[in-house]
Formats: sequence, C-alpha cells, structure tokens
Amino acid sequence: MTQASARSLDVPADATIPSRHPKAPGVGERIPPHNPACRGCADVPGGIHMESWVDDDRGEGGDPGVGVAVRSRMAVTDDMQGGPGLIHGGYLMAAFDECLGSVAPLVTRSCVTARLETDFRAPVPVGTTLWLRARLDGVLRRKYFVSAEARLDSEDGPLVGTARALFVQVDLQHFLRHGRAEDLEAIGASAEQIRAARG
Ligand SMILES: CCCCCCCCCCCCCCCC(=O)SCCNC(=O)CCNC(=O)[C@H](O)C(C)(C)COP(=O)(O)OP(=O)(O)OC[C@H]1O[C@@H](n2cnc3c(N)ncnc32)[C@H](O)[C@@H]1OP(=O)(O)O
Repeated sequence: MTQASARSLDVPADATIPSRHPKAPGVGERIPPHNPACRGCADVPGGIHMESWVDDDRGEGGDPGVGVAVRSRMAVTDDMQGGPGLIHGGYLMAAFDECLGSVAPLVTRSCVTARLETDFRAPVPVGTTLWLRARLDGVLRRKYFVSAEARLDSEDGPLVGTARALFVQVDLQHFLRHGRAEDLEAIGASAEQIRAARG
C-alpha cells in the first residue's frame, strides 16, 4: 500500500459500521456538550453554539436505529463574517468538525479529528442558519470515517458544503497528557492524574 492510499479518506473495503453504543443518546435526543468549555458545542462566549441531535441513518434497507448519524444546527452570526456579509470558511469547517466529531462518540470513547476535507459549494450569508447532517461511513481499527453535508436555512435547503473526515479513537491519556492543567482540573481531573499521565 502506498503512503497516499494509507492516509486516504476513502472508506476501506474491510471497514464495518457498528451500532450506536447502548448508553449513547437515542434517535432524536440532544447530544450534550463533550466539554463545558468547548467553543463548538458548549454555551460559552466566542463559541459557534452548535446544537446537535442523534439522527436516524437506516441506510439502504438497514435496520431501524442501527445506523449512526447526527443532525446539527448553527446560527450564522455577524461575528462569523469573512467576505462582506458572508461566513468565513474556517467557521464552516468548524461547524463540520463539530457535527462530524459528534458521530464516533455515539459508538466509542473519545475521538479526535485526524483529517478533515471540506468542499465549499455555495456562499453562506450571515443571518442564516446552517443545518448539517453527518453519518458514520465505516470503522477500521481506531479509524472512524465520516461524511457530512451542510444546507441553508432548512434540513432540505440548498446544499452549501460537503465534508469527509477521519477521526481517530483516543483514550483519556490523550487529554491528560496534552491539555492545559487548569482546564482538565475544571472538569474533574486531579493534579495527580495529570502528573501521572505526563510521566
Ligand atoms: C479527564 C479528561 C477528560 C477528557 C474528556 C474528553 C472529552 C472529549 C473531547 C472530544 C473533543 C472533540 C472535539 C472536536 C474534534 C476536534 O476538534 S479534535 C482537535 C483536533 N485534532 C487533534 O488535535 C488531533 C491531533 N493529532 C493527534 O493527536 C494524533 O495525530 C492522532 C490523530 C491521535 C493519531 O495519532 P496516534 O494515536 O499515534 O495514531 P497513529 O498510529 O498515528 O494513527 C492511527 C491510524 O490513523 C491513521 N491516521 C492518523 N493520522 C491521519 C491523518 N492525518 N490522515 C489519514 N490517516 C491518519 C494512521 O495512518 C493509522 O492508520 P492504520 O495504521 O490503523 O491504518
């Protein structure tokens, strides 16, 4: 296998699609913030205030509830402006990252974005609402392949962007080792845990 194909976002032929974890929220339920300080999903100043729900992705002829998908909504506010009256592309990518990043935790423990590819299909005016939908396309070892689309003002509104991403499953040590200590302690990690993770 070449290096290029090993790191491709194409779903490998031997990938599987597991069901949602039994303790994950059910279809239609709101997905809670994964961190109270997250600028993606928590209600904090400077965030994009994304709201997400578990969606039903039955696939073609699939069993109800077996698929894993997320629906998200984000208001496109003045402070997201790039071009005059238009969203900055980085905010659209942040929206995709947040929506796509909510998919794998419905199946497994924490995952982080390893690769994210975005196609900007049409300009997004400020003052509108973005509706996103992401689904799990396949899992291979620690790799979660996901894809998403973004539509304007309603779930079946004009398509303004599409994205594919790879999320890699990590354990708590990832955060304990790399996160700022005061933020880890704010969510309950002890100084001893943080020291131990850092050797
Ligand atoms: C008390 C504590 C509480 C904590 C509570 C946590 C709460 C839960 C928070 C969740 C938060 C989410 C928030 C939203 C999503 C973000 O925004 S996450 C932030 C942005 N992302 C990052 O910071 C990730 C930075 N990168 C890394 O840490 C590491 O590169 C990674 C991604 C973990 C991979 O490193 P690694 O674990 O050493 O894995 P590695 O063996 O290199 O790769 C594994 C596989 O993935 C493939 N791969 C790796 N990188 C790539 C790539 N870029 N392209 C293609 N393939 C790749 C490898 O080829 C390999 O494939 P196989 O050999 O299995 O075929």
